[in-house]
Amino acid sequence: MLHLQGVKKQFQVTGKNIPILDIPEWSVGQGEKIAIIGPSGSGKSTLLHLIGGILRPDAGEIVIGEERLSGMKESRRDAFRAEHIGYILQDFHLIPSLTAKQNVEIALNGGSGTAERRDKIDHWFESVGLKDRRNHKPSQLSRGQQQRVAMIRALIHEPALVLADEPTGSLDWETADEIAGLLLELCGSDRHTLLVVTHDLKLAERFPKCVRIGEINEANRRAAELGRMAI
Ligand SMILES: Nc1ncnc2c1ncn2[C@@H]1O[C@H](COP(=O)(O)OP(=O)(O)OP(=O)(O)O)[C@@H](O)[C@H]1O
Repeated sequence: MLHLQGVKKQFQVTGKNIPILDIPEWSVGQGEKIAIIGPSGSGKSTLLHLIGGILRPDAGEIVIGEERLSGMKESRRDAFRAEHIGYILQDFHLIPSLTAKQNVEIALNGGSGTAERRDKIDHWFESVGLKDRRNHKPSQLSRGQQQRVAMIRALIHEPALVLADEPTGSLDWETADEIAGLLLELCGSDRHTLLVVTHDLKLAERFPKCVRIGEINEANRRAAELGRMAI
Protein backbone atom coordinates (compact mmCIF):
# COMPACT_ATOMS: atom_id res chain seq x y z
CA MET A 1 0.00 0.00 0.00
CA LEU A 2 2.90 2.28 0.84
CA HIS A 3 6.43 1.91 -0.46
CA LEU A 4 9.46 4.14 0.14
CA GLN A 5 12.59 3.63 -1.93
CA GLY A 6 15.81 5.58 -1.48
CA VAL A 7 14.04 8.43 0.32
CA LYS A 8 16.33 11.18 1.60
CA LYS A 9 15.58 14.45 3.34
CA GLN A 10 17.94 17.00 4.79
CA PHE A 11 17.42 20.40 6.40
CA GLN A 12 19.70 23.40 6.60
CA VAL A 13 20.66 24.17 10.17
CA THR A 14 22.98 27.16 10.74
CA GLY A 15 24.19 27.01 7.17
CA LYS A 16 24.92 23.26 7.21
CA ASN A 17 22.88 20.55 5.51
CA ILE A 18 21.94 17.96 8.11
CA PRO A 19 20.62 14.60 6.84
CA ILE A 20 17.43 13.82 8.73
CA LEU A 21 16.06 10.87 6.79
CA ASP A 22 17.77 8.25 4.66
CA ILE A 23 15.44 5.32 4.09
CA PRO A 24 16.80 2.76 1.62
CA GLU A 25 13.52 0.84 1.52
CA TRP A 26 10.37 0.55 3.63
CA SER A 27 7.02 -1.00 2.82
CA VAL A 28 3.72 -0.98 4.66
CA GLY A 29 0.98 -3.45 3.75
CA GLN A 30 -2.67 -2.61 3.16
CA GLY A 31 -4.54 -2.44 6.48
CA GLU A 32 -1.46 -2.45 8.72
CA LYS A 33 -1.61 -0.42 11.94
CA ILE A 34 1.89 0.71 12.89
CA ALA A 35 3.21 2.85 15.73
CA ILE A 36 6.47 4.67 14.91
CA ILE A 37 8.57 5.55 17.93
CA GLY A 38 12.01 7.10 18.41
CA PRO A 39 13.84 9.90 20.16
CA SER A 40 12.98 13.55 19.76
CA GLY A 41 14.45 14.98 16.57
CA SER A 42 14.88 11.58 14.89
CA GLY A 43 12.67 12.54 11.94
CA LYS A 44 9.33 10.92 12.80
CA SER A 45 7.18 13.94 11.93
CA THR A 46 9.30 14.62 8.86
CA LEU A 47 8.60 11.06 7.70
CA LEU A 48 4.83 11.58 8.09
CA HIS A 49 5.04 14.93 6.27
CA LEU A 50 6.84 13.26 3.35
CA ILE A 51 4.32 10.41 3.19
CA GLY A 52 1.46 12.92 3.45
CA GLY A 53 2.92 14.94 0.58
CA ILE A 54 3.35 18.06 2.75
CA LEU A 55 7.11 17.93 2.24
CA ARG A 56 8.99 16.69 -0.81
CA PRO A 57 11.94 14.33 -0.47
CA ASP A 58 15.34 15.44 -1.78
CA ALA A 59 15.66 12.03 -3.43
CA GLY A 60 13.75 8.80 -3.77
CA GLU A 61 10.26 7.55 -4.44
CA ILE A 62 7.16 7.40 -2.28
CA VAL A 63 4.40 5.25 -3.75
CA ILE A 64 0.92 5.08 -2.22
CA GLY A 65 -1.28 2.44 -3.81
CA GLU A 66 -0.39 2.76 -7.48
CA GLU A 67 0.44 6.46 -7.30
CA ARG A 68 3.94 7.96 -7.24
CA LEU A 69 3.80 10.99 -4.93
CA SER A 70 7.15 12.26 -6.15
CA GLY A 71 5.91 12.51 -9.72
CA MET A 72 2.93 14.71 -8.84
CA LYS A 73 2.64 18.47 -9.23
CA GLU A 74 1.70 20.32 -6.04
CA SER A 75 -1.97 20.77 -6.99
CA ARG A 76 -2.30 17.07 -7.82
CA ARG A 77 -0.60 16.14 -4.53
CA ASP A 78 -3.06 18.37 -2.62
CA ALA A 79 -6.00 16.73 -4.37
CA PHE A 80 -4.54 13.26 -3.77
CA ARG A 81 -4.05 14.04 -0.06
CA ALA A 82 -7.60 15.38 0.29
CA GLU A 83 -9.01 12.21 -1.26
CA HIS A 84 -6.83 9.42 0.09
CA ILE A 85 -5.08 10.62 3.25
CA GLY A 86 -6.43 11.50 6.70
CA TYR A 87 -4.18 13.60 8.93
CA ILE A 88 -4.55 13.77 12.71
CA LEU A 89 -2.32 16.17 14.64
CA GLN A 90 -1.49 16.72 18.28
CA ASP A 91 -3.05 20.20 18.36
CA PHE A 92 -6.32 19.40 16.57
CA HIS A 93 -6.20 22.54 14.34
CA LEU A 94 -9.95 23.13 14.51
CA ILE A 95 -11.22 26.50 13.27
CA PRO A 96 -12.30 28.36 16.45
CA SER A 97 -15.13 30.38 14.87
CA LEU A 98 -16.87 27.29 13.45
CA THR A 99 -18.95 24.70 15.27
CA ALA A 100 -17.72 21.11 15.57
CA LYS A 101 -20.06 20.10 12.76
CA GLN A 102 -18.94 22.95 10.49
CA ASN A 103 -15.30 21.97 11.11
CA VAL A 104 -16.16 18.51 9.80
CA GLU A 105 -18.19 19.83 6.85
CA ILE A 106 -15.08 21.64 5.65
CA ALA A 107 -13.44 18.26 5.06
CA LEU A 108 -16.37 17.44 2.79
CA ASN A 109 -15.85 20.69 0.86
CA GLY A 110 -18.16 22.89 2.95
CA GLY A 111 -21.93 23.36 3.06
CA SER A 112 -24.44 21.10 4.79
CA GLY A 113 -25.26 19.28 1.54
CA THR A 114 -27.68 16.46 1.08
CA ALA A 115 -29.69 14.58 3.71
CA GLU A 116 -27.40 11.60 3.10
CA ARG A 117 -24.37 13.72 3.92
CA ARG A 118 -26.02 15.15 7.03
CA ASP A 119 -26.86 11.62 8.18
CA LYS A 120 -23.26 10.59 7.62
CA ILE A 121 -21.94 13.46 9.74
CA ASP A 122 -24.51 12.73 12.48
CA HIS A 123 -23.52 9.06 12.43
CA TRP A 124 -19.84 9.95 12.94
CA PHE A 125 -20.62 12.29 15.83
CA GLU A 126 -22.66 9.53 17.40
CA SER A 127 -19.91 6.95 16.93
CA VAL A 128 -17.38 9.11 18.81
CA GLY A 129 -19.90 9.93 21.58
CA LEU A 130 -20.39 13.61 20.63
CA LYS A 131 -23.95 13.54 19.30
CA ASP A 132 -25.03 16.37 21.58
CA ARG A 133 -21.95 18.50 20.99
CA ARG A 134 -22.18 19.00 17.22
CA ASN A 135 -23.12 22.66 17.49
CA HIS A 136 -20.52 23.59 20.07
CA LYS A 137 -17.48 25.69 19.15
CA PRO A 138 -14.03 24.19 19.90
CA SER A 139 -13.61 26.49 22.93
CA GLN A 140 -16.72 24.87 24.45
CA LEU A 141 -15.22 21.40 24.12
CA SER A 142 -12.62 19.59 26.24
CA ARG A 143 -9.28 18.72 24.63
CA GLY A 144 -10.33 15.07 24.30
CA GLN A 145 -13.59 16.13 22.65
CA GLN A 146 -11.70 18.45 20.29
CA GLN A 147 -9.46 15.56 19.27
CA ARG A 148 -12.58 13.44 18.58
CA VAL A 149 -13.87 16.17 16.25
CA ALA A 150 -10.45 16.36 14.57
CA MET A 151 -10.58 12.58 14.13
CA ILE A 152 -13.99 12.76 12.45
CA ARG A 153 -12.67 15.51 10.17
CA ALA A 154 -9.70 13.32 9.20
CA LEU A 155 -11.68 10.11 8.72
CA ILE A 156 -15.09 11.09 7.33
CA HIS A 157 -13.94 10.83 3.71
CA GLU A 158 -12.76 7.28 4.50
CA PRO A 159 -9.11 7.73 3.55
CA ALA A 160 -7.09 4.64 2.67
CA LEU A 161 -4.10 5.99 4.62
CA VAL A 162 -4.40 7.63 8.05
CA LEU A 163 -1.39 9.51 9.45
CA ALA A 164 -1.48 10.57 13.10
CA ASP A 165 1.29 12.71 14.59
CA GLU A 166 1.28 12.47 18.42
CA PRO A 167 -2.54 12.25 18.47
CA THR A 168 -2.59 11.87 22.24
CA GLY A 169 0.40 14.11 22.97
CA SER A 170 -1.54 16.94 24.57
CA LEU A 171 -4.02 14.81 26.54
CA ASP A 172 -4.01 13.43 30.08
CA TRP A 173 -3.34 9.69 30.24
CA GLU A 174 -6.96 8.62 30.72
CA THR A 175 -8.22 10.68 27.78
CA ALA A 176 -5.17 9.60 25.75
CA ASP A 177 -6.10 5.97 26.38
CA GLU A 178 -9.70 6.57 25.24
CA ILE A 179 -8.59 8.40 22.11
CA ALA A 180 -6.07 5.64 21.27
CA GLY A 181 -8.79 3.00 21.60
CA LEU A 182 -11.17 5.04 19.47
CA LEU A 183 -8.56 5.62 16.78
CA LEU A 184 -7.78 1.90 16.53
CA GLU A 185 -11.50 1.09 16.46
CA LEU A 186 -12.36 3.68 13.80
CA CYS A 187 -9.42 2.60 11.62
CA GLY A 188 -9.91 -1.08 12.45
CA SER A 189 -10.87 -2.41 9.04
CA ASP A 190 -8.37 -3.50 6.42
CA ARG A 191 -9.49 -0.60 4.24
CA HIS A 192 -7.52 1.76 6.49
CA THR A 193 -3.76 1.69 6.85
CA LEU A 194 -2.73 3.60 10.00
CA LEU A 195 0.65 5.10 10.87
CA VAL A 196 0.95 6.77 14.26
CA VAL A 197 3.99 8.69 15.47
CA THR A 198 4.19 8.76 19.23
CA HIS A 199 6.41 9.22 22.28
CA ASP A 200 3.84 7.36 24.33
CA LEU A 201 5.02 3.78 24.77
CA LYS A 202 1.66 2.79 26.29
CA LEU A 203 -0.03 3.96 23.10
CA ALA A 204 2.57 2.20 20.94
CA GLU A 205 2.00 -1.08 22.81
CA ARG A 206 -1.63 -1.11 21.71
CA PHE A 207 -0.59 -1.37 18.08
CA PRO A 208 -0.15 -4.75 16.35
CA LYS A 209 3.22 -3.49 15.08
CA CYS A 210 5.70 -0.99 16.50
CA VAL A 211 8.71 0.27 14.53
CA ARG A 212 11.63 2.24 15.95
CA ILE A 213 12.51 4.90 13.40
CA GLY A 214 16.15 3.85 13.68
CA GLU A 215 15.17 0.47 12.18
CA ILE A 216 14.26 2.10 8.88
CA ASN A 217 16.30 5.32 8.90
CA GLU A 218 20.01 5.05 8.14
CA ALA A 219 20.52 8.73 9.08
CA ASN A 220 19.70 7.85 12.71
CA ARG A 221 22.32 5.10 12.69
CA ARG A 222 24.97 7.49 11.38
CA ALA A 223 23.96 10.13 13.98
CA ALA A 224 24.19 7.45 16.68
CA GLU A 225 27.69 6.51 15.51
CA LEU A 226 28.66 10.18 15.82
CA GLY A 227 27.15 10.18 19.32
CA ARG A 228 24.48 12.73 18.39
CA MET A 229 21.47 10.54 18.97
CA ALA A 230 20.14 7.43 20.67
CA ILE A 231 18.25 5.13 18.28
N1 LIG B 1 11.84 23.02 8.40
C1 LIG B 1 12.91 22.63 9.07
N2 LIG B 1 14.08 23.31 8.96
C2 LIG B 1 15.18 22.91 9.63
N3 LIG B 1 15.22 21.83 10.44
C3 LIG B 1 14.08 21.12 10.58
C4 LIG B 1 12.88 21.49 9.93
N4 LIG B 1 11.91 20.59 10.25
C5 LIG B 1 12.50 19.71 11.09
N5 LIG B 1 13.79 20.03 11.28
C6 LIG B 1 14.76 19.28 12.09
O1 LIG B 1 14.71 17.93 11.65
C7 LIG B 1 14.88 17.05 12.76
C8 LIG B 1 13.73 16.08 12.79
O2 LIG B 1 12.55 16.76 13.13
P1 LIG B 1 11.18 15.99 13.35
O3 LIG B 1 10.16 16.99 13.78
O4 LIG B 1 10.87 15.16 12.17
O5 LIG B 1 11.59 15.03 14.58
P2 LIG B 1 10.67 14.14 15.51
O6 LIG B 1 11.32 12.80 15.60
O7 LIG B 1 9.25 14.17 15.02
O8 LIG B 1 10.81 14.91 16.89
P3 LIG B 1 9.80 15.07 18.11
O9 LIG B 1 9.59 13.68 18.63
O10 LIG B 1 10.52 15.96 19.05
O11 LIG B 1 8.52 15.69 17.57
C9 LIG B 1 14.99 17.94 14.00
O12 LIG B 1 16.36 18.09 14.31
C10 LIG B 1 14.40 19.25 13.55
O13 LIG B 1 14.97 20.34 14.23
